[in-house]
Amino acid sequence: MNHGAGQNPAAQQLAQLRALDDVMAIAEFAPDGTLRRANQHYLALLGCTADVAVGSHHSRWCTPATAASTDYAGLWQALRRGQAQAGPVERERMDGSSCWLQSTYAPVVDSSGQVTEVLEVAADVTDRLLRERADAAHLRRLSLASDTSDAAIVVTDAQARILYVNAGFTRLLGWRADEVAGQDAVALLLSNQAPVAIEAFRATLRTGRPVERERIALGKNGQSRWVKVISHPIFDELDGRRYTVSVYTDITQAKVHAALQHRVLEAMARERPLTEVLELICRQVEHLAPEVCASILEVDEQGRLHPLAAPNLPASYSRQLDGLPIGPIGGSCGTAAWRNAPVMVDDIATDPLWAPYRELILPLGYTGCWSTPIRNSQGGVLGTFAFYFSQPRNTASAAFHQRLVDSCTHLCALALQRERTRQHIRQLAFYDSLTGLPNRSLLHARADQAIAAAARSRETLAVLFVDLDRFKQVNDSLGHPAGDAVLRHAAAQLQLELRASDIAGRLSGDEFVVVLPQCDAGHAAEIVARLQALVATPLAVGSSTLSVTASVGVAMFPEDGRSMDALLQRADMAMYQAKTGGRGRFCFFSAGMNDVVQQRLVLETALRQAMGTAQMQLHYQPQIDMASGRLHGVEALARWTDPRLGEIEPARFIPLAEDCGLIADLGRWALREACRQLAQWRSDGLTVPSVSVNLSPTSFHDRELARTIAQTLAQHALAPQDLTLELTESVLLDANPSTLQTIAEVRALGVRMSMDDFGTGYSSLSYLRRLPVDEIKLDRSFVADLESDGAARALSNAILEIGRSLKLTVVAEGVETAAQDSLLRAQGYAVAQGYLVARPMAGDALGGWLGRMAGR
Ligand SMILES: Nc1nc2c(ncn2[C@@H]2O[C@H](COP(=O)(O)O[C@H]3[C@@H](O)[C@H](n4cnc5c(=O)[nH]c(N)nc54)O[C@@H]3COP(=O)(O)O)[C@@H](O)[C@H]2O)c(=O)[nH]1
Repeated sequence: MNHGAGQNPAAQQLAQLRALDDVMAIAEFAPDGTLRRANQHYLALLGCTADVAVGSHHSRWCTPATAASTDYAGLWQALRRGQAQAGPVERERMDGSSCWLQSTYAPVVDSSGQVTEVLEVAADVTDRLLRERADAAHLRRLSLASDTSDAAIVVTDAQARILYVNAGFTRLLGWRADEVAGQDAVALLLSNQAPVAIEAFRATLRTGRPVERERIALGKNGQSRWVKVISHPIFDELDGRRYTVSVYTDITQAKVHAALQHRVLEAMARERPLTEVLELICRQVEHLAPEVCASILEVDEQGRLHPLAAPNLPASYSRQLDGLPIGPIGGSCGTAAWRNAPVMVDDIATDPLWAPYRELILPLGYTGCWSTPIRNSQGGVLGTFAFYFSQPRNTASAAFHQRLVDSCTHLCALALQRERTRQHIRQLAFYDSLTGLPNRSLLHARADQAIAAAARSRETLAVLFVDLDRFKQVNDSLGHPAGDAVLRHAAAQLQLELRASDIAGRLSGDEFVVVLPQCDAGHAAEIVARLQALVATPLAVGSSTLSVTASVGVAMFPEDGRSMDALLQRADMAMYQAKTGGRGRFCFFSAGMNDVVQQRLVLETALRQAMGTAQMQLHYQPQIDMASGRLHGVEALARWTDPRLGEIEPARFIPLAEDCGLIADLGRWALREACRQLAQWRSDGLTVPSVSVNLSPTSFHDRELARTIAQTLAQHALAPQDLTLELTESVLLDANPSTLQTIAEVRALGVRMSMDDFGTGYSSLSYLRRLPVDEIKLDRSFVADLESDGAARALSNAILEIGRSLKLTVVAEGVETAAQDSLLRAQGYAVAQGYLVARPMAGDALGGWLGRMAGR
């Protein structure tokens, strides 16, 4: 307050005191504490009047406890010694209520140094003090609450100096509050941030807006945590200063999940290649934990390691790991895979597990390596996930690293299992499950590529169509497991001879295809011969040893066709041609084959349709007892009349039925039909002693044959000796072990056996010992030459003698002329069959023929 410039100092002082008196509460006490005077403010503060107050002792306005305290006594003693006192004091008003005064006690000293009075200047601070207390209590509660929070709370001043941290801060980052108080928060916690980012953060705070960001915060022991930091700039109106309250939330786990799982799963969902997915895992991990270098290895079924991803390890190092075996001393990864347990090596230089490999890794600066097995759902080891460390591993980061490892191994397992499932599906879709060779689809795709390449480079290429001979017989007689073994053997043998660029595949059944790029006809012929020799290598199947031959057809690019379809079709034709010429042969495609194959295809289709229809019939050719002229029996001979193709000779359709797998059906049909006809004749009153049915060797592969025959005979009330089965000696060349067994079972029924075409085979005599028959039939080629060829006569005579000595019926076939008939009779033949007697005839014609014969 200015009372004018012209006043003297005393007047000025008086004016100031008046002014003070106007606004302050002032009281004058005697040195003993008795109130001498008090202004209105003072009296109002204490709620009393001057007449009551003056003369009262100062302690009257103190709480009893204060008045009785030694501090209070000490106050007055100090004042009496001339020492001023100041501070907040609690006083009691006249009405008993409490108030707080900010009091200054000033002793007044006279010239002799004696305290003559004590002045008290007081201000009522009750409201402020109560507010401050409430604020303190509030802060205490806030502090309690903030300490229980998991989040770290940091309060910094405008210079980023740390003023407050809660207990959550210590838990998250390791420092106690007293260790960080006053420190620069940015330097302490975010030293890994770029200066630009820090400046941008500060600039935003200066605008008064909160800043939210995700960062790696570095802890006391160097451990890093991913944190979400929300910083609020605060302006305190009381002290006019700016503060920043930052809340750090630990999002490491969430970050790991988000960063790894989200991105990796997304990559998988987008069908990214395996290595790309695994590299992504490595990179994400290295981003989250820059102190590690990640590596993923696969363990194959032979227990060998193969690098899959290690984007920050030198490729030369990864290459050296390729193919290393897992084992008890296999570095971190090989050992982890071997043990199926994590292996943590902190000092590669000294750890014995690394003895064989440490020279590979130490020069790269890595000193430690953690490796964890990647397991499939059954617990088997698919691979390993490893962290390499170039600095001593920080134990404080162990938990974080472990979380990363857990997430990564889980994701790696998903990716690897997915890849294996994918490979399995691909294998199923494109590879033959039995032989492992490419199937038709893959074969075509690869062959198309090879043909396109051959066309570009103007080179020749060979397509081989490989068909196993008599494979069906192996399957029928030895069973499917044996057939499978033969196919696997053939597939494996085929591959032995092939170059990397050659393509081998299985089309179906016993059909294989080989494509030979950069191969001319001469070279193809050499390879085919070698392949055939390899396929024919003997194979032990159970107690048998099989040697399966292969017939091969060859078509050449470009002259035989320019597409795989065309080349394959022509190689197929050539293969049929090879088969026609005998088994185990090979043939190159030639233009003329097309027609032959087309005709064969037409015939095969027609035959399949004819089976079981009236197109197929049996005719019967009589055999007569030469002495009596009576009927000895009849031979059933199949006849096929196609509505379009007309009559087709058995010499054409029987081998075809053999080739296309219909011969066994035909045999069963002929058996049933011949027995039915015999029973029919007998019920018609005809005397037909027996019927002979031709059976191919293949029919004897049927282990049910004896049962079928027995049922058929029973069905028509026929005796076993009413039936004769005609076999050719080729039945003895049949490697099938069940053939002789079936023949024995049929013979055991009492069914008679006849050896057809006797004398034409080279082992005629020896097989009679092995194959007991009841009858032999002199081949008609001998009969045809009887009149002109002395050797034929000698042979027919010898055969008759063999028959006699073995007590076999000997039937002369193909007797066409009376001269032949006479010669045979002269030699002593008992039974004749031939056009001279009768041509084969329909079943219902036999009655008429028999009648005519009887009338002669
Ligand atoms: N597995 C089966 N084979 C069968 C069946 N039906 C016939 N065949 C075999 O086919 C070959 C040819 O038979 P086919 O054309 O019927 O010829 C037979 C007779 O017609 C013929 N024959 C009879 N007498 C004479 C004659 O005086 N001269 C002459 N040129 N040919 C004559 O011989 C054939 C009978 O021969 P075979 O069987 O050896 O007794 C033939 O090999 C048949 O076996 C069948 O159902 N299943």
